[in-house]
Amino acid sequence: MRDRDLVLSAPGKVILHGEHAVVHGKVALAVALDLRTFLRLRPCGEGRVCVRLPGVGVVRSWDTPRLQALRGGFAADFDESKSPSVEQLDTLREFAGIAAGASAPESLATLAFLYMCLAISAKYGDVPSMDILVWSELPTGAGLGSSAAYAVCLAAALLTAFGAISCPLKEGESSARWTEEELTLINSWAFQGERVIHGSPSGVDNAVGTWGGALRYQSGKITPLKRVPMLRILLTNTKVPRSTKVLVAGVKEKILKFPAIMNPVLDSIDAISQECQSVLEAMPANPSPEYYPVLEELFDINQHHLNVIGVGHPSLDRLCRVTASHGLHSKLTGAGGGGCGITLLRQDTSLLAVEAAKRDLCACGFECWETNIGAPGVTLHSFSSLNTKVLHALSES
Ligand SMILES: Nc1ncnc2c1ncn2[C@@H]1O[C@H](COP(=O)(O)OP(=O)(O)O)[C@@H](O)[C@H]1O
Ligand SMILES: C[C@@](O)(CCOP(=O)(O)O)CC(=O)O
Ligand SMILES: [Mg+2]
Repeated sequence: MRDRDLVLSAPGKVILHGEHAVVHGKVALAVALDLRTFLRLRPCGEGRVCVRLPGVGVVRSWDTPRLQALRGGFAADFDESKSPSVEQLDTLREFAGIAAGASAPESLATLAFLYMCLAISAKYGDVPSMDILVWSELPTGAGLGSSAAYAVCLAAALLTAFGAISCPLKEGESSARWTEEELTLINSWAFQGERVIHGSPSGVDNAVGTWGGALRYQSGKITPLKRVPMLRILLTNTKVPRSTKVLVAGVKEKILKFPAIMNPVLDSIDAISQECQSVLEAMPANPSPEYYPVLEELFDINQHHLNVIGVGHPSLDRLCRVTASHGLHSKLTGAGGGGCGITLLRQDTSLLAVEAAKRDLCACGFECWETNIGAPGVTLHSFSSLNTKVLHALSES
């Protein structure tokens, strides 16, 4: 265990195409967002693990001997390639006083932490005394991959604290990243955290949180996009709360009920992702207008498909109508059912036009902002390199 604080961060993501279909083996295209989750891990000498998650209202602490005892009963079963078992999660729920089936953000976040901490400990050694604080720029439960950013941060911090991976940040450096091999390990443990939170995630969100940039994802295969043009995207948060776990389960139910109807829709979403990939890879860095009509039409078609598979919401319909009245095309992103939508802006969409669309979206009670995509994946930081807002959030003790 290091004797100094660790500070690291992982980005949220935007799924351009393929949400939900990717859970069923289809292609998704996803990009890292310039909004991040930060984690500070501070060694402490009191035989306790303290976890503070202000985003979901969690302040918990446990004695390390109690955690160790709990881990003892699980050790043989913990492995990053296996799904958390029902029995393991039940035992952790009972330990943490979480009701069976509880799906409140604080319950899932606590459960994910306990699972990852004990599973990593079972493999790499005793639980050290530590104080963990997580703070995020991402809205929680809005489709921007906050669960994955949280899981990636936990995986990277715990693996580093347990000595399973190196701490690549050298004295005097402002930031550093891990090797490919270490990132692969971080990604596989983050996937376990996502499994605790989502039930049956595809793994696309934790892959983007780990590697960043823009990638194609299918059944665990991660391929960075060959070339990503400067895409301008307007993000709108309808602020309608929803749970990815519930939405993913709903889609599965629909597929089981109407396989002959739903499977062709998933195939069509797969084809949309592939078509979008070819267009993106053919676009020059500063794209001319001719590329946009196809991208816009793909957004429209996919938004209809997502409604068909049952993950739309009246707030998202409204978002699409408002942006259409400004000649702009939108679709939901992430699990849907509320949460965020993305609107494609052309390279030459004027500031005035964007401002007018934003004004109308805000008048619906939505929040929106233009965003940069292709941010770096999980990163270690020196304290001095953090901006004041992050520094302030992580300095609270
Ligand atoms: N900053 C955070 N701190 C602790 N837990 C978090 C944080 N962000 C997200 N989570 C966990 O992730 C869950 C939200 O995940 P999910 O429903 O997949 O939505 P999304 O990933 O789109 O934000 C929350 O209920 C919480 O358990
Ligand atoms: C719906 C899904 O495709 C993306 C979910 O993203 P989010 O949790 O809503 O950010 C699920 C998954 O890929 O695991
Ligand atoms: Mg999520």
